[in-house]
Amino acid sequence: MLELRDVSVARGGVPVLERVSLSLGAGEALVLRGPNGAGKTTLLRAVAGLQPVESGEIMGAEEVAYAGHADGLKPTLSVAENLSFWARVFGQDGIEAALSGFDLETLVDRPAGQLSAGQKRRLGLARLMVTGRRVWVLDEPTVSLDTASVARFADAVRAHLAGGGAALMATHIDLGLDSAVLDVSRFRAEPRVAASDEAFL
Ligand SMILES: Nc1ncnc2c1ncn2[C@@H]1O[C@H](COP(=O)(O)OP(=O)(O)OP(=O)(O)O)[C@@H](O)[C@H]1O
Repeated sequence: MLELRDVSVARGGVPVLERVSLSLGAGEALVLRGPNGAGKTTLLRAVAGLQPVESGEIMGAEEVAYAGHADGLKPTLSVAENLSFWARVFGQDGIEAALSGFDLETLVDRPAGQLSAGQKRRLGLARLMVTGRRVWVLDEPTVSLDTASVARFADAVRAHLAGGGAALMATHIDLGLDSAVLDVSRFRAEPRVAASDEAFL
């Protein structure tokens, strides 16, 4: 469903990770771990097509729905309008499951710009459910969520996996999913050094 072969990524021209290979099949989840700055976001952005890879191949990117640090909401549109907008963009219809999955029914008419941080995050994650995409790529999805919302999110991921989807995510918290874990530190790129001492002559 998603496969990375020897993918190397850089940020701001600086190599971050080298030769990452992984694969995700239907029903599978993989959690990326690693210390701050290890390269989790950089790798997820590359999988989402937001930045080019230095080398290697990513297969299955056309099935990816991405939720990153920014929620990507239109502040003047209501909760329902935001979801309907994204559903149309992805050629889907029906936003009810997304609304109930993230406990947004009482907020349908509220402009997204007037939501709390956690409510915005719930709406940002609910967007995934109206994309119809099979591979969810998530960067720290639980930031700003309270305990009940984290549990709802974990349920949504579980349902997505049970329906034949897959999920690749960076998260520091245990969601109680039956997921594999990959520490990206082992792919850390060696810093580029000056070509030779001649550079200093
Ligand atoms: N816009 C940028 N320009 C240049 N370098 C960047 C940029 N954003 C991040 N970096 C650097 O790229 C490296 C990888 O950062 P990245 O955000 O992928 O790490 P991360 O594993 O997601 O970290 P965290 O757990 O803190 O979110 C870090 O050294 C970081 O300082």
